[in-house]
Amino acid sequence: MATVTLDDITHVYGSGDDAVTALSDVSVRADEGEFVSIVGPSGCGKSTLLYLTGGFLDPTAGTIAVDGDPIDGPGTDRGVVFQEYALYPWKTAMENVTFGLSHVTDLDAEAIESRARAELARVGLEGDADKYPTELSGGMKQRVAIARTLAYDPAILLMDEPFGALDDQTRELLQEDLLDICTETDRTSLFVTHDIEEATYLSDRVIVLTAQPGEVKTVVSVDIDRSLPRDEVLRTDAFLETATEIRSAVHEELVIGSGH
Ligand SMILES: Nc1ncnc2c1ncn2[C@@H]1O[C@H](COP(=O)(O)OP(=O)(O)OP(=O)(O)O)[C@@H](O)[C@H]1O
Repeated sequence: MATVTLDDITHVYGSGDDAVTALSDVSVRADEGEFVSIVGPSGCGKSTLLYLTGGFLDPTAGTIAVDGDPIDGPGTDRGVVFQEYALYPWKTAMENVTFGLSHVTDLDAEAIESRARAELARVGLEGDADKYPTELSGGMKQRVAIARTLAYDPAILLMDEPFGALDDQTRELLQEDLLDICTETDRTSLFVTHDIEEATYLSDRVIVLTAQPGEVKTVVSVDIDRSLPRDEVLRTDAFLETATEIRSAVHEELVIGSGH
């Protein structure tokens, strides 16, 4: 698996009077197997940071590297999961997962199908491979999107509010599944959320960005016993204290951002 580093990243959208500095001198690192979340007030550049790491945007200044090699556009070493499931409505769950795999792997059709089946099973959809997106709930669609990304076997997972559109129960189930998947596969994850409990529950480290332009305000290490059931984790002192520390840091920025 892999380490991803963002060094002194500044990103400016537009130019002249319309220029918006989304990120200013941000340095972030996620080591192999580490789960790092990015939180901060709306507009602080969280999504921008993820798009840059995905290679969909070029930073105005700074370097992004995977295992020390600067990235040059998108690559199959980095898999993305966004809030919008972005599934093809005319393709089944299985076809959504297999689509495109032949271009990025040297597997034959049979091997591709078997890998897709394994990934659908991993996210609990072994019985739903032939269903179309309209026949799937929001949670199931997001599971298909996750399976599709995992099928590429990316070393790094980039997730932008992947559970933002889901109801609380589905969100909690998917959080637990994601923790299992990340532990099982030792992937490196960068995860954007505005949900502080979610960030605390999932992460090894949480990076709090300042109000726009986003700078790193603080980095909080999370040391909680994830072998406990979710409900118990959420009641531990370590969890509550860490979530409070992160919430206070974000709140300070909300106050600054609102001019109070
Ligand atoms: N394509 C664009 N052109 C111009 N400005 C942009 C563009 N995309 C984002 N911005 C601006 O850059 C800043 C950061 O946006 P970004 O979407 O990265 O923030 P965010 O932290 O993900 O926000 P949210 O939590 O609301 O999703 C914002 O001020 C936004 O208006």
